[in-house]
Amino acid sequence: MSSTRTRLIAALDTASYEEATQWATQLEGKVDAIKLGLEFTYACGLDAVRALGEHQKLFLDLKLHDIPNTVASGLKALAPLRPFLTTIHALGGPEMIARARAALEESFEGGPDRPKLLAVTVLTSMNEQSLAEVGINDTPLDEVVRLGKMAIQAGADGLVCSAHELVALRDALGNKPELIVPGIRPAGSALDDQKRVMSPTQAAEAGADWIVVGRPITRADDPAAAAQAIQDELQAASQ
Ligand SMILES: O=C(O)c1cc(=O)[nH]c(=O)n1[C@@H]1O[C@H](COP(=O)(O)O)[C@@H](O)[C@H]1O
Repeated sequence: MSSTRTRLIAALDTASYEEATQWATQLEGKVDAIKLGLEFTYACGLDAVRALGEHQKLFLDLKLHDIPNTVASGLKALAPLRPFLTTIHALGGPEMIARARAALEESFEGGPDRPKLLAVTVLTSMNEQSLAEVGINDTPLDEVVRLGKMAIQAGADGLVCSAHELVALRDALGNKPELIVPGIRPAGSALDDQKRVMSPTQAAEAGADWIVVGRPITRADDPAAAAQAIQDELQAASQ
């Protein structure tokens, strides 16, 4: 059992501002934060991101991956949106991660509102076979731990990983890094394109700080009830 409660982020993946606003309203008080990603940001623009982020804690998930200077400049440009979490890809390497962290520190003048920098390790849509297809002949577990150690050492505040790697990451890195876990499927939900999945209860018991849930909430007939059911699971797992 975990001692602190795992919190719930709803991924509002849609190209429609109206739909995202409707979900955000329905989910107010039911989720601990919302996540806006590539689909919403590219389709609706940064003003729409800012507008939704005014009402709820915002995880801005744009998974930056480019040369260090471009990633650092991109993060500075995003700083006025004031997300509390934001993502880059660990595979960009230590220099990119260090420059990303420095850019955020600079934008927020070292203050407490600085967004936490999360390094995405191995996407939860990948398994050992898909890693081999991109030339990484390692298990997802070993690759996540290797990338995770490098990213935290380079300046990331936390990691995005699947629930399968949580215990190994805690062993390797202790309790300080924030571990954010997508690839969450309540019992009976469709896997969609996710490959390394676990239930909310399993992720909470393995020590996730935050879980990210999209389609199991947004495609439910009643998104608020689906979110509440997940919160009930998380609450039970923390007792
Ligand atoms: O960075 C992420 O949030 C992320 C990383 C990852 O490895 N896997 C992953 O699914 N995500 C995001 O988490 C959300 C999962 O959505 P569902 O599969 O619909 O629950 C999506 O918005 C993905 O972009």
